[in-house]
Amino acid sequence: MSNGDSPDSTAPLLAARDLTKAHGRTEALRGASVELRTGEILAVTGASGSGKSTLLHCLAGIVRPDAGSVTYAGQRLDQLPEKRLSELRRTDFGVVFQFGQLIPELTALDNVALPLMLAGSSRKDAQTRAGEWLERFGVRGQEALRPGELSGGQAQRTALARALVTGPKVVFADEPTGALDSLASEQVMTALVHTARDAGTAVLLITHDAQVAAYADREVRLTDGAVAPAGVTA
Ligand SMILES: Nc1ncnc2c1ncn2[C@@H]1O[C@H](COP(=O)(O)OP(=O)(O)OP(=O)(O)O)[C@@H](O)[C@H]1O
Repeated sequence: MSNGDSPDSTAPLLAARDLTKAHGRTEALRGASVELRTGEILAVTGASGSGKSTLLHCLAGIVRPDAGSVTYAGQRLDQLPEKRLSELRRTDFGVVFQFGQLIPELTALDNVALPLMLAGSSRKDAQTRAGEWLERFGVRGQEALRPGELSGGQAQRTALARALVTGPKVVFADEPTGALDSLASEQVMTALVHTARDAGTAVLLITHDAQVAAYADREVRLTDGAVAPAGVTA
């Protein structure tokens, strides 16, 4: 169906090709390639130290690879100047880490309102939208609490609301349930998957947990800094 004049709807939204990255003498990535399509939920699994977080950092434009390319919506992320890169991270990407990394001094509401205010919304508008998002993630009645007063699950759902409130195209989630029990983990994953599906947001999800990976559309496994061929699980 595609012709030379229309954009290629089958092109991946985000693609890493042959990435290498060393931390000192440790080669964290050794020729890793991976693709993420619009709206796709992709799980990246692999043993501890296999390079999952380093891959996520390269794809999210947080770290530059030593070699290889990262292409996002047709542009080479690994070659963008830092100013453009941080702008793009703010507008198009959301991130969630294992320990939500909410700002401890701010209430749950203000943590979620902050990215909207950084993008130019007034405090009042930002707080109204933040409240709606917290409600969506089942953090109701806790808006005025600070992160230290929230349960682990509530804090992670607040972190998800913060990552999604600006309507990013991609959410990068690095072990978002790693510190949670199985019930809280299920609630966090259900909230993430429902919201991402509704909004057409792609998710790159790093996890050790097969039950968490099962929420994804597809799984790739990293072994020693490279993606194992499909079907290889060792
Ligand atoms: N900042 C750093 N400095 C030095 N070595 C690092 C750094 N970050 C990662 N590494 C090393 O690079 C390798 C890959 O690390 P990475 O965190 O990407 O793996 P991972 O698969 O995410 O591991 P885990 O599941 O344990 O979080 C490991 O050997 C790690 O020790």
